[in-house]
Amino acid sequence: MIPIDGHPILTAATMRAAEQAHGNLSALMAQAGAGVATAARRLAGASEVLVLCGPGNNGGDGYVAAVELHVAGHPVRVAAATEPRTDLARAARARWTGPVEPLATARPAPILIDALFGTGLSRPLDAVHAMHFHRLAAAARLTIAVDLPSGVTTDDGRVLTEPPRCHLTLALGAVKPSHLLQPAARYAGHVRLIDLGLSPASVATVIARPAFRDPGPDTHKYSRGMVALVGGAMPGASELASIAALRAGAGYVLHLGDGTGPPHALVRRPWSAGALTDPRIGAVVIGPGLGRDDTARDRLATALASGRPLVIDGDALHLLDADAPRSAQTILTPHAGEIDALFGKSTASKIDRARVAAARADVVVIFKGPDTVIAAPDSRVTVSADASDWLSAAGTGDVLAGATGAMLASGLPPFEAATAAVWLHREAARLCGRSFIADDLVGALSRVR
Ligand SMILES: NC(=O)C1=CN([C@@H]2O[C@H](COP(=O)(O)OP(=O)(O)OC[C@H]3O[C@@H](n4cnc5c(N)ncnc54)[C@H](O)[C@@H]3O)[C@@H](O)[C@H]2O)[C@@H](O)CC1
Ligand SMILES: [K+]
Repeated sequence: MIPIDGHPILTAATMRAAEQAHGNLSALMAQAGAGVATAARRLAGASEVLVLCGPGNNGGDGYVAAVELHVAGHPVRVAAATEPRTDLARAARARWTGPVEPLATARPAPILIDALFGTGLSRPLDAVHAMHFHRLAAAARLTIAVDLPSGVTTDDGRVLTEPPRCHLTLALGAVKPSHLLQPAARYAGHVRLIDLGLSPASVATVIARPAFRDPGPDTHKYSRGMVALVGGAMPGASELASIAALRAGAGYVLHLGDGTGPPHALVRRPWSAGALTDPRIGAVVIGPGLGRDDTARDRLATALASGRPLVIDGDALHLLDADAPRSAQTILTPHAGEIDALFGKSTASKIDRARVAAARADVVVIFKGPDTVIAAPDSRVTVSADASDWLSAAGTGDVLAGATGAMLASGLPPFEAATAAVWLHREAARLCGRSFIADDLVGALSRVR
């Protein structure tokens, strides 16, 4: 049961390929079931466990876990709606010598293990089976999903049948997209990995604490990173982004636009056509509070022509031509509506959409939301899940844009800069607790770095 940070993300197909490459499926199931049993014993205390077993290999893992719990002397019962249908699951079922209760009449237990369906789920659950799954979960103190909560797809975060909210999901062999992507992810609860020694390769990973560029004895304000924020119609938003850039670690932040007041660390200058020619500028952030009028359009054109690394956010995304050639490293920070507007609507998974957008526009994309996907034009992807729901407030996107500018100006390549900023933003929100405002989030950035 290990934390998932930094681990590869595999789809159902790549998982099956890794399983085939390993060759010994029976050994994998034995390992998976033993891992589930160990985790359940650790969490159950002396409480009885009820294992719900489905017809496929996910159910097979459930039977193995039940046998392991029984052998360890732990009170355990098994319930199923149907007999197993795969050879492996049948073999696992044959080793369980206790009764198998019909799902419809199964008595609840304080600990429920959901081994109904995993990566093989292909359609909604039978409505009666789903009802009993919910009944048993509602009566349990702790619900543990094996591989995935039964009812969610593996690859794109969709929910085919709403499962109960599990407290813990044990990802077998690798993290899958639906452990991280909404709406499926909310049903998984805490996700922990059971290592099956498959060491699968993947260009998609779960976000992990980044390697920040910390200052050294020979660092000065410009080498730490100079960020220019292009202001516009609503200076409050670009100021918030500016202060976020400072708090995220930039050595010098220039706010180009109207507005007065603290902090004094922020250098303020009016916008001018030559404002971005200073060669020390390591990143330009444009979009927060920019507006969408002709002035905004001119400022965006100047920023795009400046050749400086760019973070394009908010209003600037509405004015951007996604297909224009790039003259500099660029990070876009769209939410779902902005992705639709820039790249067209699609039913593809959030990971695939971010990847396609990054390749098409030749940029790094931070596709924001309760799950945030960062994608590079070369197909690399990192996913940040579990963000605080309290981030759904005005100004939090401006904070992310500013922090991204700071990371880019610090010299990190765009994909790493975007990843570092998303991680900082998520951790700062965690530190803020509940009902915080974007200004609190800015303050918390320096405390999590
Ligand atoms: N890939 C791997 O490396 C490993 C996979 N293992 C387990 O194997 C699982 C995948 O096993 P399977 O491919 O057998 O798939 P599942 O166990 O998820 O079940 C799929 C079976 O149920 C049927 N089915 C799909 N949706 C249904 C529905 N709504 N109602 C009724 N029947 C439905 C399918 O036709 C198939 O027979 C993983 O999730 C994991 O738990 C582990 O045993 C160990 C290693
Ligand atoms: K399951």
